[in-house]
Amino acid sequence: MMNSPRSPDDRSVIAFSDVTHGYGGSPLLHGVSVRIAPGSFHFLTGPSGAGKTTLLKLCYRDLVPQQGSVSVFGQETAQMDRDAVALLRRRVGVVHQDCRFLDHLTIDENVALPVTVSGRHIDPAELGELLAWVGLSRRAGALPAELSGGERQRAALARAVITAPEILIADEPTGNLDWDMSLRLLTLLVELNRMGKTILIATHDLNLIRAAKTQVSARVLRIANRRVELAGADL
Ligand SMILES: Nc1ncnc2c1ncn2[C@@H]1O[C@H](COP(=O)(O)OP(=O)(O)OP(=O)(O)O)[C@@H](O)[C@H]1O
Repeated sequence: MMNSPRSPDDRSVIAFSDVTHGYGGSPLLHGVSVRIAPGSFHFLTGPSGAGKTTLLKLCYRDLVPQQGSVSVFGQETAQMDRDAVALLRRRVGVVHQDCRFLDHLTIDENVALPVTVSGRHIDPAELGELLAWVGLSRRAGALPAELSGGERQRAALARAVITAPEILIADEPTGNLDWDMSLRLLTLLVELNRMGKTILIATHDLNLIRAAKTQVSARVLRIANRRVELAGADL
């Protein structure tokens, strides 16, 4: 898991090799090497401001590392051209921390957007199935402003998986949710993992991690002292 990402048997879908990154001043991440295996379930924890969102952004090439390399699906993100980045964005679904929507579009239109934005057709039955999966069938025609926090998070998850990504990244997906809604969202993430998707979730919520560990074999990565370590089983 934390070995060199360049070993011959490297099957990792995400590999950080000696990554250093920051925003001026001392770097947030220093000499970080991490590997994420396909089909695995990882949490990413660490104090507020430690660099969790930054690490996630490096994974979906919102950022490229200042030093070292990040490879996703075996390709170094810094070397990707526009087409490769577009393909990466389809293969990596992201639920952002603030899960923004286009306010004038209905929820089903927002969820379909990653497909329709490029002029592709969306099968209404498939869209309906996806909305049913996240429990939003009856809210399909609502506007984003009319949704509760839990409904917004589930809509954001549906939007993140509509392109059938192989990796799902979620940044504090249960940040503003009550415990029941957090568990409901966790169930959806576990289901995705059982379908074979690689899951990476940044969270502060240790109870969520404990709940997940009763359902899947989840590993916990912790950012501490500008490095990423594998947390022990004591969580
Ligand atoms: N674009 C940016 N320019 C300058 N500083 C930034 C930028 N993005 C993040 N930072 C700073 O980098 C630090 C780490 O931010 P990041 O969002 O990665 O942390 P985090 O661990 O996700 O925090 P939280 O748990 O509070 O969401 C913070 O101090 C933040 O203010």
